[in-house]
Amino acid sequence: MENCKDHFNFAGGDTVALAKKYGTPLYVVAEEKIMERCEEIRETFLEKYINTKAAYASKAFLTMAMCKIIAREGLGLDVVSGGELYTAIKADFPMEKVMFHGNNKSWEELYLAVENNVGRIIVDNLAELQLLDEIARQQMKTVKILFRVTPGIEGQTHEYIVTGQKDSKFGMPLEREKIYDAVRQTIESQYLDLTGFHFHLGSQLFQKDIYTDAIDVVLNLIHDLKERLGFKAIELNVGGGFGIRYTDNDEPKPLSYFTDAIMEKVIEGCQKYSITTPTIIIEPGRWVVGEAGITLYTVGNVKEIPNIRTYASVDGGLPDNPRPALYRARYEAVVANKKNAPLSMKTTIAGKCCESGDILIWDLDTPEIEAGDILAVLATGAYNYSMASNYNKLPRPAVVLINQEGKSEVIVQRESYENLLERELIPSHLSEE
Ligand SMILES: Cc1ncc(COP(=O)(O)O)c(C=O)c1O
Ligand SMILES: N[C@@H](CCCC[NH3+])C(=O)O
Repeated sequence: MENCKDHFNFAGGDTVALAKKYGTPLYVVAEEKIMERCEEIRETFLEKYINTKAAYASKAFLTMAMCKIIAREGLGLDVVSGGELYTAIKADFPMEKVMFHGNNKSWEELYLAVENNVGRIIVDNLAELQLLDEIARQQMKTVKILFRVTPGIEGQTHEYIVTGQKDSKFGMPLEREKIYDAVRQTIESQYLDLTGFHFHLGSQLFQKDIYTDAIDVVLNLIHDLKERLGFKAIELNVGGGFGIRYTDNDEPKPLSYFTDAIMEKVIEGCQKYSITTPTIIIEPGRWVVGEAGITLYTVGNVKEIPNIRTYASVDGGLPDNPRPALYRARYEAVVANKKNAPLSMKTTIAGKCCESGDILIWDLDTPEIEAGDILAVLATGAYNYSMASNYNKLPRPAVVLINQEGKSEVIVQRESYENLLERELIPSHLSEE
């Protein structure tokens, strides 16, 4: 593949050539960029501090190929549904490194997890505890669990992606008596082995203080449990949520900004509360893969409303990236075939859905834009493919992986119209004779 100097290059791949070869819209994911993040996790966290673990939060972007990369990089995997777990099983991901989350896990999902010897189940509530105890007894297996608690700490991010506050659907509020009861149940259970606690404060976060505040709250709980019940927590999972750069408004921090503060607080807190330092687990999703992905579109209709705005519509939009509509998320983009052309106008990038809110980017600085241009929207690696839908019966794009040598390979095929109808049935009274 020949690189043209006026074309936007991503991870060694000429994006215009990629668009031509695979069609658009197209998700492009760079293996090397994922590996760089994994290396940073190893160097600045796992190798720097003893008794630490990291799991990739697969909800951000999950395919079997991604499971293979994460396994090879030595991280664990956080899954939140039977479907995510099934993907990990099919990719032969080491099950002892899987953590299973979720605020409403079904009997079937828990059964599948226990059957496959998932490493940790993060129990969200007492009903789940009961269910899991029964399932573990049925299968005569000891299941290692953590309790998810809500430390009552609020992160500064979009209201739909904060999770650590008391008024949250996730986890157990820190009401001592209720937690004591839950811990007693696990002590009495022959099949449940409670190793510790989990919290997750939210997503796209940039402040370390909220992590350290939450750690203090949970270490205090661990201390009380030791005093009250003689229970020793040996693991503390502090979640993910580390923010990335989408636009110039974001000021991303290196992982160590968070993890050094986390570890410092853990060491200090364990001394303060006279408790043994637990193993500390982090589970970033967006931070691992967000900046490793871009989406390529072809520009179609360009509509200029004099003195108001110019809209350029692309061949995807809300179904492949619902984040602008859901969270008013902001993105940057480049016209990939005119990389060196002067930015002479403001263009609003519209999706092709029947939905006025389907605007990917407002007032983007672009060169003269015209039908046939290739647009590369940046930092779409997380929560794009994984949140994609078929709204307006648009087939989902293919996903192409650029490997370390800059070579591209399809890891998810583009959906066809046939795929869209695969599971549809016409009842006999509506079928023609
Ligand atoms: C329990 C849990 N862990 C990890 C994550 C990963 O979050 P992020 O992608 O922001 O790192 C999430 C999502 O917010 C989550 O709910
Ligand atoms: N889907 C959200 C993140 C949710 C994190 C999972 N609890 C986003 O795109 O920002």
